[in-house]
Amino acid sequence: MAGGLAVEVRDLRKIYRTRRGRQAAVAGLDLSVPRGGVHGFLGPNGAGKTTTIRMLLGLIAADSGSILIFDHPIPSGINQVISRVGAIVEQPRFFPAFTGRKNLILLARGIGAPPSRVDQVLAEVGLGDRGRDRFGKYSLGMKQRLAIAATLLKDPDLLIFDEPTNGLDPAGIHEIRDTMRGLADRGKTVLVSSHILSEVAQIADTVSIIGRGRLLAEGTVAELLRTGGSESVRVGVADRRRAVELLTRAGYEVSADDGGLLVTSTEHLEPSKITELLARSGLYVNELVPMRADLESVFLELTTDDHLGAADPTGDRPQPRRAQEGQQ
Ligand SMILES: Nc1ncnc2c1ncn2[C@@H]1O[C@H](COP(=O)(O)OP(=O)(O)OP(=O)(O)O)[C@@H](O)[C@H]1O
Repeated sequence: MAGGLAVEVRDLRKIYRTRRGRQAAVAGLDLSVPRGGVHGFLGPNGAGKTTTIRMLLGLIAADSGSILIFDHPIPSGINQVISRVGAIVEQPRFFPAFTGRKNLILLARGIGAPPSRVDQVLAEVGLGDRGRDRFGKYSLGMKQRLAIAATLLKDPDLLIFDEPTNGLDPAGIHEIRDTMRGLADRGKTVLVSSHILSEVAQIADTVSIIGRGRLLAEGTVAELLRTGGSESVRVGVADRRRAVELLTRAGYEVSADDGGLLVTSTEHLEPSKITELLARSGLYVNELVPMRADLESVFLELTTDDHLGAADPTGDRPQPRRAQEGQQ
């Protein structure tokens, strides 16, 4: 993985003025996308992902803040980087009666890409043996992979995909994930937005979670899991009433859990301390299962209204949860 950042966004802001008033779509966003690898750009609907991506691509102007792509400022330096960036923001129009290959040949001609690239990009997205089928006969997943293939014609270093798995069935989602992972493994940087964490968590090297136009957390998936949420362990014991008493007195939060007890702590939880505590009072544990925080609950915890709080009238930005040490 090459060093440095592919995309660096600082204090980016965009307000839409509508008849119903002002809507802060992006409200002081920071974003750091490392070079190489898949970066998940995650947030609930309306968090500001599409607006941010449109600003990255120079399609709309920011109100303030800075954007660097491969160290070139956007939009002023966009001509220096545009050939290194491929994006799917809206569905490209392909002709249903033409084959996937023919569609790409027409497109390559239009953008001045060498026709020899067509077969290469079809192979890169796993459509090598389906290129001669009519586009109209493709599954949704194949159509989306053809759209990805189109972005690869110019052999860009950075791919930006806005919700590429939207509307796909599980098989289609799987295909797109494989395709994105494959691109990153070949050295590309893939920035992919989604409002469904699980759709990109498995393949993302790093993620940024945003809400209401601001960065809430960033880091690797493993780091976010470690820093997010509380830790808990499922405990099975014969005398549950006594166990609840002892554990609560020791400062744990305890709740009933399907015939056992769910013991939670906001601090690091050592299962052995729980067994020891109970054994000292003659209670022997017959089941002890550490419950891993799952990313979906970390995501939900971060993006609920409670965490986001009310809009800050001072315009000051709350500090995001930084899972990656040393990142500023
Ligand atoms: N052209 C527009 N005019 C007015 N408001 C807009 C416009 N585009 C987006 N918004 C508003 O800005 C906010 C951010 O929208 P945006 O589409 O960037 O979010 P998103 O994270 O991409 O969500 P989604 O996944 O639903 O597209 C939303 O409240 C949305 O209603």
